[in-house]
Amino acid sequence: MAPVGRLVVIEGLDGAGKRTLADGLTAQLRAKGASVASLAFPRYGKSVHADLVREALHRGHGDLADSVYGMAVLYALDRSGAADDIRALRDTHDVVLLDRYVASNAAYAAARLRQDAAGEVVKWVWELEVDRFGLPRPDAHLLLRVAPAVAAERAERRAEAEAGRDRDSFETDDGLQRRCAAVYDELAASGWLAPWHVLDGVAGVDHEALAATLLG
Ligand SMILES: Nc1ncnc2c1ncn2[C@@H]1O[C@H](COP(=O)(O)OP(=O)(O)OP(=O)(O)O)[C@@H](O)[C@H]1O
Ligand SMILES: Cc1cn([C@H]2C[C@H](O)[C@@H](COP(=O)(O)O)O2)c(=O)[nH]c1=O
Repeated sequence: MAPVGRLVVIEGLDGAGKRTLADGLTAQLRAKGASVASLAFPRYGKSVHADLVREALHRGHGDLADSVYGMAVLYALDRSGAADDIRALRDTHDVVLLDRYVASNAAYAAARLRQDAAGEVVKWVWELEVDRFGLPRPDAHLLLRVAPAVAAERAERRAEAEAGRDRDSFETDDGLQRRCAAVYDELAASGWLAPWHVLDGVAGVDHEALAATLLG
């Protein structure tokens, strides 16, 4: 069966508001009669690779968390295990919303490396996930852009509000988040992997208008 749906990826810093955007957008897309499915990566609790990521981000697991390429492979393996599900959802829904996808791996890995090694890892992530693992290319990215300090404040408030939610080592690394914001801007400007729509996450996103754009 030919694919019918659009794969729309939401990207942004930890705490930017991606989940909140996904929920609001889903409601507006459904109100317009569209069928919507969603997936979030890493698939914590649903894949052994994602659970290894979570353990590494919270406990380090020896020096695993320090290995930029090692962590990127774990994220990619988690996604690779969902490739058939993504294709099946795309064949049966108008829109599949992905809360983080391949670009997260490129952005965070690049942000963790020296600037002169960043371009190489961005290219490697594309080759690994799209060319070798065969993950479907998305139709569009939505970059929810907020200043790193705003994202950190939102993440902190959420952790306070949700008992038992510990912040992980990427989330609490201010330098990483700042570099990551810069890499995201570069990925968006270059149209990496798919077109990017840059959204102002501080001014607020008009979910209804965005839903209309995505369906149009
Ligand atoms: N536009 C907004 N204005 C103010 N607060 C917001 C906004 N959007 C989301 N928040 C709040 O910020 C916190 C983080 O939002 P959310 O969980 O959607 O972020 P996220 O990008 O999915 O985070 P993560 O990647 O860390 O899982 C939540 O408490 C949420 O209610
Ligand atoms: C999918 C993915 C995520 N990351 C990073 C981004 C976050 O800091 C953490 C965990 O993600 P969450 O949204 O807080 O649950 O992992 C990454 O580096 N590579 C990826 O592919």
